Amino acid sequence: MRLDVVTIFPEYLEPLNVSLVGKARARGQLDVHVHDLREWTYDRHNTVDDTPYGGGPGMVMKTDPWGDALDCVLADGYETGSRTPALIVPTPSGRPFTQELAVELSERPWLVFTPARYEGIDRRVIDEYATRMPVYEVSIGDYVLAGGEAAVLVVTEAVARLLPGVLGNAESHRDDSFAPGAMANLLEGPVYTKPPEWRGRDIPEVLLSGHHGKIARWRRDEALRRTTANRPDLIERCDPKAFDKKDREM
Ligand SMILES: N#Cc1c(-c2ccc3ccn(Cc4ccncc4)c3c2)n[nH]c1N
Repeated sequence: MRLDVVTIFPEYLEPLNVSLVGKARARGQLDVHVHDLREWTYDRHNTVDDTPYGGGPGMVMKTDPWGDALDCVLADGYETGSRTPALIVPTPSGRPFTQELAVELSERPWLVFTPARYEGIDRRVIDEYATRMPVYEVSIGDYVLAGGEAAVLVVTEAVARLLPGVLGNAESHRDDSFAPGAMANLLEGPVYTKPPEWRGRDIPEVLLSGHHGKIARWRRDEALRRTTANRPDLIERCDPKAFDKKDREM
């Protein structure tokens, strides 16, 4: 997978050099290119913004720097063999970024991120590129950030961990919160590791029993408990038949 990011804060994307994404890059599983939008400005002040038509607070990011940058990034990708890009536009007014969308994006060969600042990008830029490729306008949550770079880090990590061979244990996806299957739409339950006793706190006995069926049922029940407490909205999405089937297997 190729990822391109166009931003006025390239240093914000330094975390893409470390940990899971950094290792995937080093192994050649991810090809990440971060571009400074100001390279496509030609005035003394490297201007990327201007006042909004119709008035109102703040500034709007100008068309030309984005158009020149995206044309250049796309041309480079095509020249080096990448195909079927998708534009990923972080925005507070976007569709919620979910695990389901992460799976969809992880199946694409090339993502081009356009994290904006100020009040956002002149709409005509998005409309222009929507004539050439799928555009995903996404929001990472119901709160307001000052720009889209944090969303690029979130989306990139959620997508990268789904790529084949990136997560050491392929099974790790199975019990992800929100992953498909009997635990679908359930939050993960608590996890424990050695030592067996810590500051007077023991490990739940069932986890030491070696009885895989009982352990699976306990984990499912804990997930249900946490989901009911923290995300009751997810409970109605659960498929009770999946539990019956799972109980028969346990
Ligand atoms: N994804 C995502 C986001 C953002 C977000 C993303 C991109 C930009 C670009 C500019 N801003 C600042 C701004 C613009 C308009 N209204 C309010 C704030 C952004 C915010 N905020 N909250 C989220 N969940």
